[in-house]
Amino acid sequence: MLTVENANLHYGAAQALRGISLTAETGRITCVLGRNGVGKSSLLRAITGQHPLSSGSVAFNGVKLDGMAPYGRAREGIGYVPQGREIFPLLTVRENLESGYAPLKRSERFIPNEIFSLFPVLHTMLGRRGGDLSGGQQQQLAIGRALVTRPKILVLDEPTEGIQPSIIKDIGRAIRYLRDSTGMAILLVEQYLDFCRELADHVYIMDRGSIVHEGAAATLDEPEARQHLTV
Ligand SMILES: Nc1ncnc2c1ncn2[C@@H]1O[C@H](COP(=O)(O)OP(=O)(O)OP(=O)(O)O)[C@@H](O)[C@H]1O
Repeated sequence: MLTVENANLHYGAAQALRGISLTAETGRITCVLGRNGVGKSSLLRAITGQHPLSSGSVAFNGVKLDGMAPYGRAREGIGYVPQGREIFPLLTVRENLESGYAPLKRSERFIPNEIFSLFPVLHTMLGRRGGDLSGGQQQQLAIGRALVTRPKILVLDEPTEGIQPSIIKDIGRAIRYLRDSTGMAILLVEQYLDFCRELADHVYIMDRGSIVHEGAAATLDEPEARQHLTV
């Protein structure tokens, strides 16, 4: 289980996270909803070690992650799919997937077949450059690269952003499969309410750096959620 406790994060004098506490449990999909600029990416950067917290703490399965570098967190089992995918455009699909080897022991340095079962297009495009893929295919590649690291929790930053509906469905199916078959914890941040409602077990809503609502996805009040998502 991932636990964030009373997290505060600043960019200079500007405060992006204000006392955030949340948990993401094993075998469950936890979704953090919020509109642009409320601090969702900052939260994930704090969890993955891309940006330090000013105060508060992050722990995973009882291990405190504060002060640990991103690669150390990857070794602890945190897989990250960043906003905008951040794949390497000039490297092939295979090389992009292999870039996930860094935190692995030598014996684990192979691409699990499961990734190609989830996203067959990656197999057919192994020799193509990442930059030649469509946005949706790049998103699948970014998820595949995170899965290469054998994560215990998959952390996704707006996986539906700018992606066509058919691929959004494939990504939703893949996330559900990962929860059900591997018991992985999934934490995703989103602005797309319907995707979140269909997929999530537990939902948090963020506004201006704070959690303003928390509850089971099944009991989410849609009008209230939409209110927080409109500017
Ligand atoms: N590197 C940075 N330096 C200064 N301010 C930043 C930086 N990154 C983000 N911010 C500010 O912090 C606040 C939260 O940004 P963040 O990217 O976490 O929000 P978000 O909810 O993920 O939004 P989006 O969906 O647009 O990514 C915003 O006001 C943003 O302008």
